Amino acid sequence: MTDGDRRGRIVFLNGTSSSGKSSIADELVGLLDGPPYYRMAVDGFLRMTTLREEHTSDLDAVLRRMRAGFHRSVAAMASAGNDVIVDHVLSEPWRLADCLEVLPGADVLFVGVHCPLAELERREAARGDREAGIAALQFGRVHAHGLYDVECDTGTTSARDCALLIRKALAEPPASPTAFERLRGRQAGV
Ligand SMILES: Nc1ncnc2c1ncn2[C@@H]1O[C@H](COP(=O)(O)OP(=O)(O)OP(=O)(O)O)[C@@H](O)[C@H]1O
Repeated sequence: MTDGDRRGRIVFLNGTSSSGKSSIADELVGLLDGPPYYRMAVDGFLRMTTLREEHTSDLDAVLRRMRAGFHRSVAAMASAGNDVIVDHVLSEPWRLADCLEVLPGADVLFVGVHCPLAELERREAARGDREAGIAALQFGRVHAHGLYDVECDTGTTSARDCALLIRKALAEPPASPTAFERLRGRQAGV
């Protein structure tokens, strides 16, 4: 049974590894009032699985199915009236295309989490738990679609100030059309 009238809001954070998505989500948890938000990240799905790389002959297909399932899980939570904070890396065109297909575009606040490459590489090395070069590989890809409702640069802005920008945008009526709706229209050629 769902609360049929309530549509969940989706704050969709997109950026490379080490760009600061989780840090912004941490800040949002302390800043957002009202109904609860649920944090959903692909990393969380990787922690749920029995997947072992050495046991999988077609890792790409397995990960693609997992990500497609992640997108649909976000859609399911929102369709039941839950607010969601999504942490994702749209480094392949199909990931965005799939999100545009399954998520309710009018309810998505699409947030571009930017950071200069040199700073990403510095963070990556300092973290020690991220493979060197991942951020550089993703850098030219994740923002290739070039359209957001909110954008922040974590190279110059603290995670808290980025979260405050997002809270301000959530307090205003959603843009019409939203970035997701415009991107979906672009994809459909309208
Ligand atoms: N606005 C910021 N200013 C300075 N440092 C930051 C900022 N945001 C995050 N960092 C630092 O960058 C590193 C990566 O941050 P975070 O885990 O939030 O990134 P992420 O995008 O979620 O990464 P991943 O996708 O790899 O999990 C952390 O060491 C964090 O302290």
